[in-house]
Amino acid sequence: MTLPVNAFKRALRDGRSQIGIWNTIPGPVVAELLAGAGFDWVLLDTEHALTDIPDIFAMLQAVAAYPVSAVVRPQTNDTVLIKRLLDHGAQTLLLPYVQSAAEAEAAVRAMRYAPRGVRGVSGMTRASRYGAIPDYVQRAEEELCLLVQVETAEALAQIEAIAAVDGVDGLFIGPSDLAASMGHPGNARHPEVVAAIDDAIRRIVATGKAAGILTLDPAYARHCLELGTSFTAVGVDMALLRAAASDLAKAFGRGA
Ligand SMILES: O=C(O)C(=O)C[C@H](O)[C@@H](O)CO
Repeated sequence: MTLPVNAFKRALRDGRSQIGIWNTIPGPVVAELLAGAGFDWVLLDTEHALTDIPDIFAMLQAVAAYPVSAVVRPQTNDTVLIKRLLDHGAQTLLLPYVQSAAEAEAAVRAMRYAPRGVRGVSGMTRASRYGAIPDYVQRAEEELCLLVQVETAEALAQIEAIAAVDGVDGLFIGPSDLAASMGHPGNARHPEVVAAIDDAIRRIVATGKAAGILTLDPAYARHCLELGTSFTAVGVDMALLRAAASDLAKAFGRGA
């Protein structure tokens, strides 16, 4: 077998915009449903979701049957978590709360085998299709994609330094955490936060690395796309379910 191509990494490299959706409901059913919905990428979240590493294994299998890229978000920027997710076949990771170039460099080392990194080696993983990809260890890095979240005022100040780290493919702005860090918790649409995000997107694009964001507001998503975001998540499964359920209840005179 040959190493699976990372279509998401290639799309970012070639400047092809990727529209995504957030999967926070654990298990392969919703992951598969979203994978078939037509988006370019599905974010499998373990940071703010009940989803854990064994769930991710089945979710990656479910998504793999569809022409969509899986992006997995670990709980934190941790060498062991990164190793386990890569072993299960994740090829693109979105790491939360990366505050500095040093933290980004640590993440890159966790993604790479020695001598360029510290990723532990195992021959019997889904990543290497249980040994069926004979040059997996030599070539894995070519098809891995690392996205880091800049989501505090301190991290925004470090955009150029973080983007300069070899092995970082993209920087994602976390609007909710950024708003909180700027003293506007729960208000990512505060004018100061919006201005900071506009500036951050422009600066990330200027570095040549891919810029990403999540917003549930389609008009704001289009604004971010115009500024140059190339991986733009536009929905969250639970938010869609809640809105649809609430509308249905209202249609029958029920609900809040
Ligand atoms: O700060 C943010 O915004 C994000 O990082 C995205 C959230 O974590 C996501 O889970 C949506 O609530």
